Amino acid sequence: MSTTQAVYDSLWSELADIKDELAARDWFPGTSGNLSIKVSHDPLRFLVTASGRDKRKRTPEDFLLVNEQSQSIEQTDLKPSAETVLHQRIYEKTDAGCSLHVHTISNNIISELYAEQAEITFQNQELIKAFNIWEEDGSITIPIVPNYADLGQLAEAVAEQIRPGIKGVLIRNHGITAWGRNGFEAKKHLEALEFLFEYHLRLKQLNL
Ligand SMILES: CSCCC(=O)C(=O)COP(=O)(O)O
Ligand SMILES: [Zn+2]
Repeated sequence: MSTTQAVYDSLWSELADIKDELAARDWFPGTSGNLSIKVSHDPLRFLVTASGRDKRKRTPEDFLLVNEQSQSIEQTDLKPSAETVLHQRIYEKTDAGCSLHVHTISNNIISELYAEQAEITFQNQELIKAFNIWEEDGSITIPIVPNYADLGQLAEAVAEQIRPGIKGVLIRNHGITAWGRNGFEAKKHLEALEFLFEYHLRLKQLNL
């Protein structure tokens, strides 16, 4: 087996394992969600989930390889995720090696509650250390963009929000896309964001 094939296989199983873990959290309702992992930077190549499939199932047809224009470069009947261009723009604008998109009730409610402010900021939370923020008064901000039906427009809206310190963007009443330098870090960021959303909503429910 060539080194390139071994790297490809290893990235495939890493993404499949992440998909299984997020599925165990029930973060792919109704075939929603898409995941990707970068295979090469120049030229850009990444594995992305096939569109419209049940991401809870693990099959040999879960991912396909796409190029810098989000087009499949394999002979396949599978279609890349409809939202592949969001992953593409994240790889173009950041040092991300993995990008994860999930729809959860918590991320949808937060995106609706704070849509007018177009962002939500968390402070005084231990878990923001997951973003390598160690200052006592440190904070993390998550931008919120409109859920444009045109996916090119949506991808641009997400890309426009990317600046140092941003590790995820909420899409109003849709979901979140979070990323990291590799699969481990992307999952850590996503889990930490979902924790912060759930905490915030539960605290609000207590009317404190
Ligand atoms: C039924 S979910 C609507 C599409 C979506 O938002 C999503 O995340 C899944 O789309 P994909 O093409 O990646 O399956
Ligand atoms: Zn989506």
